[in-house]
Amino acid sequence: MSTPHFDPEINNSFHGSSMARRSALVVIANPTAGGGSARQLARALAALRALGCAPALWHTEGPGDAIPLAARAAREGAGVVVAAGGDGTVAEVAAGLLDARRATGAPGPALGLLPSGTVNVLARDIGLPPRAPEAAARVLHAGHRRVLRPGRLNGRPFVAVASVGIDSQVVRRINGALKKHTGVLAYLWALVREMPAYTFPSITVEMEGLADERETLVGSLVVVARSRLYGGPLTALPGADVGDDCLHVLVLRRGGRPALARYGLGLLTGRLAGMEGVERRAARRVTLHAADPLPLQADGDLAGTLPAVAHVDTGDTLDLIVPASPRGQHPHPS
Ligand SMILES: Nc1ncnc2c1ncn2[C@@H]1O[C@H](COP(=O)(O)OP(=O)(O)OP(=O)(O)O)[C@@H](O)[C@H]1O
Repeated sequence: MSTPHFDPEINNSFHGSSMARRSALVVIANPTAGGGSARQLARALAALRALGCAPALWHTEGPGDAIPLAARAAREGAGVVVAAGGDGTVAEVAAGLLDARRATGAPGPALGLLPSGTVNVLARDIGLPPRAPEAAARVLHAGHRRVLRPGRLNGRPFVAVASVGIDSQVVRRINGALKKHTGVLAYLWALVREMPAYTFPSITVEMEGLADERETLVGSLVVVARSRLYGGPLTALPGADVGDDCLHVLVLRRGGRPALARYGLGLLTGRLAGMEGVERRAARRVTLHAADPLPLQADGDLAGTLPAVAHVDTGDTLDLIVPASPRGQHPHPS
């Protein structure tokens, strides 16, 4: 992949000399997100400069890089750290900000988004359209904020959706080159390829509810969500909010291709959570296990295998920069 070229004044690599404290705004960009969209990023940066911002730009060089980059930006006094990429990049930047917050005890920078990933669930949830770089820059400049509470899956922060079932199997099997060129169609193709051999193994989910009540359910697909959205613009958990202090759990009890087809239709029409055979719960803590070490996905990336524990730590609170009138909470001006 060719390295994108931007104004050298702001194109600072991780190892570059420019420090975050010189800039109120540090952009951490995953150059591979959404198949690589250097032009979108260049437009966003140009729009930010036109609005009077002087963003520093740091590129990731591989998976996981955004975590130490975000922590470094926080240590160096950045006011806003912007994740330029998809949900996986946002989750890494959030993880770095939370690490810095735990280390220093200070609230640290706000989290901003320049959505350029394949799916961008969190950005869509807060009303920020993907691939609209000028609009995203204006939102960053206006600086309205609201609470984001990432969940943790086996200790690792996630910002939108974690799950186990056919969808995590699809994430495991997806062809990276095809995803780069076709985006979400690569997920559909992987689903078509996985389906004939998929056995719908049973997944056990043990939940600790908000009043410490305990419940165990078994299903073929379990979604543990921060966001109301799933797979992009589709509403799986109406009413869920990324600032909630609980996990929203969806258990699809039935297995088999006909049931999956029904659930798929329910998801497309916004009725999934109320369907027969679908259980919805709010939980503080969730334990997932199965007979086999099934793959997990979190924010569209593989996140290890079962068994797993997911929880929300109320100390994991970030300020998220949002549009002036997002859905859900009313933002407060910075
Ligand atoms: N420079 C890089 N080279 C390769 N992979 C990277 C790089 N930087 C980050 N990554 C990894 O790329 C993965 C996918 O990124 P991201 O989720 O942002 O984009 P996406 O998959 O296109 O979008 P979405 O999650 O919204 O579908 C992340 O888990 C991240 O760890």
